[in-house]
Amino acid sequence: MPVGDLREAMAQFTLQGTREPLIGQMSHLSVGTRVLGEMDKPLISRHRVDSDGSLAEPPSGAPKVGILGSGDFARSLATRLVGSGFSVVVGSRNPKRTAGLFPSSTQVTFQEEAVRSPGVIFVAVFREHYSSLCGLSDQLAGKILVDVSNPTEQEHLQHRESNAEYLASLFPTCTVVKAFNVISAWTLQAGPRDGNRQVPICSDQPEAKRIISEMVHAMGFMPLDMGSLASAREVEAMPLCLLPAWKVPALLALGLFVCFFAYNFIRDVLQPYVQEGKNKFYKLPVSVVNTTLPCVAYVLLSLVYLPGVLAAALQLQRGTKYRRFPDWLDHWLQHRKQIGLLSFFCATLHALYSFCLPLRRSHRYDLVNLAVKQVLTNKSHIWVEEEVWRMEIYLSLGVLALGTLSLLAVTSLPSIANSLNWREFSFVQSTLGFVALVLSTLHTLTYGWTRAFEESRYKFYLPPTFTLTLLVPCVVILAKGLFLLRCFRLRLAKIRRGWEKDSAVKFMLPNDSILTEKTSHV
Ligand SMILES: NC(=O)C1=CN([C@@H]2O[C@H](COP(=O)(O)OP(=O)(O)OC[C@H]3O[C@@H](n4cnc5c(N)ncnc54)[C@H](OP(=O)(O)O)[C@@H]3O)[C@@H](O)[C@H]2O)C=CC1
Ligand SMILES: [Fe+3]
Repeated sequence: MPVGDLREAMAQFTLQGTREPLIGQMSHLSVGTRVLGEMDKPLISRHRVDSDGSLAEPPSGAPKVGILGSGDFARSLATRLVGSGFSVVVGSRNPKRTAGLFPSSTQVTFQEEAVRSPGVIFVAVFREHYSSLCGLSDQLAGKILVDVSNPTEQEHLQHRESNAEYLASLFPTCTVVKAFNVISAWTLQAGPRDGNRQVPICSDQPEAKRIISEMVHAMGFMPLDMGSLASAREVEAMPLCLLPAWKVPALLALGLFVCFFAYNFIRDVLQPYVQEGKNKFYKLPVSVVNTTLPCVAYVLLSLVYLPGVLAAALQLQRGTKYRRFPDWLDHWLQHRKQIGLLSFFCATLHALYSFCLPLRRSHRYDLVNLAVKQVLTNKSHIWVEEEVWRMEIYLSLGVLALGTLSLLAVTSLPSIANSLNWREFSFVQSTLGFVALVLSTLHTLTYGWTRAFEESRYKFYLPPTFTLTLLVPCVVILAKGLFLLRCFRLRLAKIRRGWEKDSAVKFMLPNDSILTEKTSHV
């Protein structure tokens, strides 16, 4: 179909007033907008362009879209719509005041006038003002209303029905579509970017949903069908979420930090103060933090691999992979990436803090005092070979562990992960990740050296912190080693290829009773 004919069809559609024919015509628009979307650029380039990059005048016969409201969102929406080849008419309570803020090709007029001809009208107004639009009911009858609104967290809790459902209840003769609420005015104006392209859409009217989906496409975004208008509440909750996948991992990291910080505070600051009268509170900002961070990083890293070990143990015990894991284990498995990245973050901070340790004034005083002590006791050359080696190996293992962890972090970026095949990704995340855990364990062990066996290290009878951190990682490493044993390895491999310990073969008998034959493969 030539583009000219399509434009004509779309222009006709915009003049429709009643519901039934409107829906019929809308399919023309949907096809038309798709074609327009695909031919977006050539269409635009043939027309005069404003200084802000939007069209100074819409292409003749461009489908007409209405916007109610002249705020931030309405302005960005108008700019993007005009740039995508639509003709836009804005309905304002005070068009004189707002006209200058829109692209010059946009028609800014009174609300009654603006809603007269377009079949699709965006309601860029806050929920509390929906009722002020009720006077337009007659003109709006049979049209598609696009609800773009976002409730505040309080409003979301307060109202049982979504904003879109509320709008639909105020305008029963209209078809309400929920869309664009997840896109900020800024994104709309700047244009779609990689990470923020999806536009969830829902409506009770599939045809209307399809038309808006085509518009979303034409504007450079990706429509995501969320079903009926009953899903609007869920769609409206989306922008209210604050990094949902990170909540539990971040709380876990914070919890571990608080616990280890308190433990180190008791051992390194409180104990010398109470038992020896020494004021070591200066250690709180750097030293205690730097003793805490590696503990958190190390335990978090082991918690990335622990759920895999538990899942394997569960599969071995059940003798099948076809039974669901408990919910907590399922969630844990899904959050491994975030836990791993937080571990990397803490390890990096630990490295930076360690670099800063010699810069502290307290460290310089300690060095000078040690030198003076040496002079006074007439010692000229202090060199403990074992300590020197311990430190060299300890530092080297730490650097290697951090380097391996950074590889894991880099490959978890979507752009890098997408460039790896499944085997490469699994090698980096699983094998190299485990190597990082082993290197971190060796780093911790060389740090601890013989300290776990020295009585003076047990302050307030509390064991050194590193001994506590070793607990979970050692369990993970031992379990991983155990699964490498031939008997476990082969059985696990068989289970993961679909083998089951007890498989039930069921036969349907003519009288509908079921005969189950148990076959054991053990
Ligand atoms: N800003 C953003 O980034 C985003 C906004 N949204 C949603 O878009 C909608 C508009 O937001 P935004 O543009 O930021 O808000 P603004 O306050 O900037 O604009 C709201 C507009 O509503 C119009 N309006 C119509 N009737 C009334 C009334 N009775 N009282 C007051 N104003 C009225 C006004 O236009 P006039 O005076 O010309 O009639 C006003 O400009 C909201 O529902 C919001 O949740 C959604 C996603 C992102
Ligand atoms: Fe360290």
